[in-house]
Amino acid sequence: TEPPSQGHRPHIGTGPGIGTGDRDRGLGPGSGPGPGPGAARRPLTTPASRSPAGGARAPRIYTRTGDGGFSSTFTGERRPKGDRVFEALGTTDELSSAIGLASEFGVEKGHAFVEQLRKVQCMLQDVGSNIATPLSSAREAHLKRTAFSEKPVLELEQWIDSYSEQLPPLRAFILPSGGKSSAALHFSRAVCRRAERCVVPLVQAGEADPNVAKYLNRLSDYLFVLARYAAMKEGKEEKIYIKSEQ
Ligand SMILES: Nc1ncnc2c1ncn2[C@@H]1O[C@H](COP(=O)(O)OP(=O)(O)OP(=O)(O)O)[C@@H](O)[C@H]1O
Repeated sequence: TEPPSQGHRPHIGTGPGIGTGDRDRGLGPGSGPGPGPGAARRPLTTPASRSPAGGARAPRIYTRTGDGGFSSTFTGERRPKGDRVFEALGTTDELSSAIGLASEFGVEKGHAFVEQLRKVQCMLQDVGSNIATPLSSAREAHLKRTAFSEKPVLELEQWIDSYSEQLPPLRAFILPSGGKSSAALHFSRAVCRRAERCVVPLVQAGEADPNVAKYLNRLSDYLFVLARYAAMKEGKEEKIYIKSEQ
């Protein structure tokens, strides 16, 4: 049995935590959603991964099965890549990438919150897993592997409260600014809100768990206070909105 981190088909830079349908690889231990981009990769055993002489080649990350503009959900459905499930998955992936960049800026400044951001990126893999498992085609085993609870929402709330207590009160609209860490966190916040807009219709259609939408809603608040906190810690000025003379 493979460890869960190797249990899904390779997908670099695509949907977090999702794999192709179990149609291709069976649903069992280590075969479902799990760590996505950057995780260890299972060698493909399709003909594409064999050399002409029949010897094993280095595994390829592409199968070409998506070239026609269709891809698979975790439940094995083939859907057009323009489907809202892939839109939501792709946006969640963008969000994690934006947070990754903010986190790297944070590392340069020695911010302790980078550990929280790493945790958030892991949660976003689970967000992707839930999105990639539309309830309409999910079986019990799919649901068990991709459930998303309220616990991470509550943890975000604790983090938000603790930063908020340390911040100066808001007296004006803040513009995305305040140094590189802060500005990158504001950018992440904006991507987060777009991810939320993609997920809400799925939740309203009963296709994704309401806790996923809650998590993204809370995450944008967390990213907002964290952006302000980063600016404060670095002694950087937060630019504010000034109404121009018209
Ligand atoms: N453009 C996309 N945006 C968001 N998610 C995607 C996109 N394309 C595929 N996915 C999701 O990410 C998973 C892995 O992506 P991958 O690129 O391997 O899929 P593919 O395009 O169907 O296959 P291949 O690249 O091997 O032809 C897919 O199973 C699907 O759930």
